[in-house]
Amino acid sequence: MSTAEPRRVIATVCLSGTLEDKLAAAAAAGFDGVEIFENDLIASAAAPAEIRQRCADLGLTVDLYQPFRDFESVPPELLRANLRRAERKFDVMEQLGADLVLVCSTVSPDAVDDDELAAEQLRLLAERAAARGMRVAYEALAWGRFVNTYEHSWRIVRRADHPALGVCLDSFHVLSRGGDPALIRTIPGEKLFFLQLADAPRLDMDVLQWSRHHRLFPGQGSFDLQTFIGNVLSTGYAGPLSLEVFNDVFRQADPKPAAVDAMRSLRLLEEQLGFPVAEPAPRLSGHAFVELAVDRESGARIAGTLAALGFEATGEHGSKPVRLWEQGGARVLLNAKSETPGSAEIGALAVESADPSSSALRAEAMHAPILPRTRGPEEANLASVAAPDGTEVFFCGAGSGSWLADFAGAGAAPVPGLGITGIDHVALTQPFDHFDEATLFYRSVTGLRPEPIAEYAAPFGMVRTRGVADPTGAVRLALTGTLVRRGEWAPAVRDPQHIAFACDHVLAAARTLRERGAPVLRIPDNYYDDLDARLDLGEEVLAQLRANSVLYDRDEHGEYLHVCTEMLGSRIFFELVQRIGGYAGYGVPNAPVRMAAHRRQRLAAGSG
Ligand SMILES: O=C(O)c1ccc(O)c(O)c1
Ligand SMILES: [Mg+2]
Repeated sequence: MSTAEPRRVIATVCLSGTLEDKLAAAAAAGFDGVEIFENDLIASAAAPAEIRQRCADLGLTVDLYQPFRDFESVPPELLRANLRRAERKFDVMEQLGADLVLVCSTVSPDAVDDDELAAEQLRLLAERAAARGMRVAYEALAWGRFVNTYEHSWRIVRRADHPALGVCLDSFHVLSRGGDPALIRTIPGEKLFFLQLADAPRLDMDVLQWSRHHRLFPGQGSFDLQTFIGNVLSTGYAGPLSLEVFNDVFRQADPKPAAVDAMRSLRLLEEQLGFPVAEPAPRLSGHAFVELAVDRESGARIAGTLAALGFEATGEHGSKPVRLWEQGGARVLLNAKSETPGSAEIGALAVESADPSSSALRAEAMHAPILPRTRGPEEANLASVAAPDGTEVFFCGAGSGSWLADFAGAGAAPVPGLGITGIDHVALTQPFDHFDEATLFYRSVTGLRPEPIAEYAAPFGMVRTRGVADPTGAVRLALTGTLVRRGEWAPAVRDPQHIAFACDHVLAAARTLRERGAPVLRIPDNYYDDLDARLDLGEEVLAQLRANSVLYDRDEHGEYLHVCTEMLGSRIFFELVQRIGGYAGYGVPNAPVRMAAHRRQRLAAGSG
């Protein structure tokens, strides 16, 4: 497709803070311009001319002033007032250096259902704008009183027939109503004055509420924006790609990273549209290792549990207090760098890439924060980036040969252990503000594909889990987060992370663990009684699961057996999982039972 880079614009309504905060964040993330939302300007103490200067200093253009509401289809006395209001806004735009105003379709009770009148009045407005060197973009709000489809807004613009009047297309208003974007091709490109982009999750709710609270940046929701924009570009539209996302979370999030998240979404979208952005993400073939940051206390407990799980300590890092534990293809690094008693969390995860340096270049092109390397002179040169939750993500060569050399004594044949063959997935709890950002991060930076979201009621709140995985399932991350921001009620086990090891025979492994006195998480009888009622697994199987605290799930592909350890430090536990016949999930239906069990374990240990 086209190779000229599109202009990248963001509406100030996407970001949190004052207008000044928003402009600074947009510029820092590399945007070319902004849509200034009227309320942001009104609340600012800076005169429009000062805002214009501020934007110029930051390298931003003011591409749109918006919105001008409830203008058209009104009785004559209201028209007079509306034209007067428009002239005052044109004054503001003149000072701002903006030459395009967005007029959204009326929701006014005073308006009448009359296309002829709407066209006539919008033509008057366009004449006034043109006299001042300005233009008007008419946008059909999905909840507009009479005009709520883009086809209708285009009919009115065509009827008004003025060169200073065109259409503003907003992907949300079109796709939320299930509109057919193919008809966009019938609009001449020069009559498309502006393009606003937003994604959204599929929600069955009032479209205004959906739009004002739940819009997402492209790639974070489920709209087919690629087809939508493809239609727009095929008209010859050469204006900016502008993000307009009303979202409760982004509105209260730090605007700097939120703007970077927005930019990343645009880069991924450009790539999907065929613009040159970055090398494609190299194929990922597995988890190389997971590094846990521990202190002496949690480190001892975790090391003991790894030993009980059949892991062997196979190496010691040359220059850091890091020990390597291995079994099959599973590798865990214990880094004793924490100074908080009992603290244990995932500090880093490493994936095997077919081309680690291309992975790093792509990460950089996708605006991932590249982390400084803290290696000694002889040590492996691994590229790493920071995920939105702070986890360090490394790209290693397949086979992991290079970094293993950093560990003295590494390469010793692991003991047969418990049939653990590798890391099945890493489960990361996402801070509330970063859930959608995290999905997009892994998708754009590493090429992992988002899986459907599962939402469920858990002991400490409504929770959602979304996997991101490579097409073969060799690399899987399970991202979990809450649906509403956490309150003060904060049991110690509320944000656990875990490593799930793939195991050939979970029931046998669980039995051995019990014999070894390993800290297996006790699952209550009520769970097994319910399992029996729901799935009729047979007495023998059920008894085995129950006796060994093994959890069970099935989907249309197969079955899943999993067993968890107790919490081994502030946030960490391990899980052994067995996928039978292509089971594709993460045992999500069992998560609330597991969370309650961890809470009981913590209370019994006197640590809530
Ligand atoms: O929700 C609104 O009112 C609103 C305003 C301006 C827009 O461009 C839009 O898409 C929605
Ligand atoms: Mg809009």
